[in-house]
Amino acid sequence: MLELKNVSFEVPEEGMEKEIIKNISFVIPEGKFTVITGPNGGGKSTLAKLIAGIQKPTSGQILLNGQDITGLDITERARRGISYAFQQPVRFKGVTVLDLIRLAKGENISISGACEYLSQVGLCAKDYISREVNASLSGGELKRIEIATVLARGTKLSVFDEPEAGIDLWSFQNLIQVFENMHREVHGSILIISHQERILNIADEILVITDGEVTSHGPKDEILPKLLGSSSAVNICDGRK
Ligand SMILES: Nc1ncnc2c1ncn2[C@@H]1O[C@H](COP(=O)(O)OP(=O)(O)OP(=O)(O)O)[C@@H](O)[C@H]1O
Repeated sequence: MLELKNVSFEVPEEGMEKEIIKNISFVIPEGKFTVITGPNGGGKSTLAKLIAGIQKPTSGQILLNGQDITGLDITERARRGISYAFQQPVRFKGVTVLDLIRLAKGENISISGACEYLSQVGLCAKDYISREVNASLSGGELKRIEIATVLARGTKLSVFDEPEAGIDLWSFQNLIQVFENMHREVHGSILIISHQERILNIADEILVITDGEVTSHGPKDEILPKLLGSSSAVNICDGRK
């Protein structure tokens, strides 16, 4: 279980402090699939970075299974069981896809074992397993390789920042299946930042962040109809409907 208690995050801007995350509190229950959504610039990626330990909150506490992890960095949080997939994945020159999956898994798994994770994300394993994780990979390929490494880790909490970004229409359904399988087979919590209705649709819970604050949080069946209703209201205002 992940718990955020009165978490705020400020950055300096023009000699003042700009508050990006404003006194946020919520709980992500064990084993639940939660999607964080909301308008652009609302603070979703910042929140994901605070959870992963890439950024430190200005105030407040982050607890993982009751233990305070606020002061821990990304490596220490990874050891405690948090995985994080970047919105724009990092490239690792000189490291092969096989090396990366073995590092993620934490053991020297066989090539066929590593290939299994690549197949799950829709990549033809034999074409990718020996390739370097460098600039020769496309954005979408890199994104899928990163998702494969998170699958290989199989941790208590997996955080994905807009996993659909750069994934083509034909592979999108495969991505949905990846998350559904992960939810069924990995008994940890999944936290996904997404704007995609099809990802929102497979969530247990939806959390909406607007202008640095939680504006809604609850079961998908309660929140999604409201979100879809409000988006059609915007379209009517815009005269597009
Ligand atoms: N280090 C920083 N310095 C100044 N402003 C920042 C910094 N990091 C984030 N911001 C600002 O904070 C706000 C929230 O950014 P964030 O990337 O978390 O939004 P988001 O909800 O993930 O947006 P999107 O849906 O467009 O990806 C934005 O206005 C952004 O410009």
